[in-house]
Amino acid sequence: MTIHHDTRPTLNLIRLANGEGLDLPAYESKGAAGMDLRAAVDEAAPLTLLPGKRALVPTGFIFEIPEHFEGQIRPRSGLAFKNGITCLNSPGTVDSDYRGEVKVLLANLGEEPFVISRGMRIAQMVIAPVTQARIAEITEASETTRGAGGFGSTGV
Ligand SMILES: O=c1ccn([C@H]2C[C@H](O)[C@@H](COP(=O)(O)OP(=O)(O)OP(=O)(O)O)O2)c(=O)[nH]1
Ligand SMILES: [Mg+2]
Repeated sequence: MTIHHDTRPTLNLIRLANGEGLDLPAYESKGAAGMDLRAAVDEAAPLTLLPGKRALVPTGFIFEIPEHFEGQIRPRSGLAFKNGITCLNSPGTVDSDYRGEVKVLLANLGEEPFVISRGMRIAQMVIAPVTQARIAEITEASETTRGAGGFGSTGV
């Protein structure tokens, strides 16, 4: 008999008043990298995002991202392709010590107004490991073959 231990980190969610009745963020397929986030806008007042505009859309939850991880908020490709909807600060960063409501900064790069209704899956969040570096100031950079070459220095 094989015993499979669940080694996944736990993501604790705290539902806020505006998240009442919303489905939990969820992975929509077995191997999905991101869990879809839903819009916690007022049922009676959908949000219309005009072309060229941006809006901070609430998710209705506080996420306790486990220590040594981050939440990366990314656009959904379907909304981006069909409607020009993206996350302006993509990938958005949710820190493990953040205890406010997670919000999604959507921008409409399309040509039509886009209506965001309550419960709509507006973006996805990937939980990713984070390494914090020790920061040390030094006076000279070590030598390498590349040196200061960058920004296309190796050709296209
Ligand atoms: O798309 C996002 C990006 C950020 N945040 C929250 C969680 C994150 O931990 C906090 C701060 O984000 P960030 O560090 O990107 O913003 P900042 O402009 O540097 O603000 P701060 O000075 O608060 O760090 O805001 C979101 O809810 N959604
Ligand atoms: Mg910051």
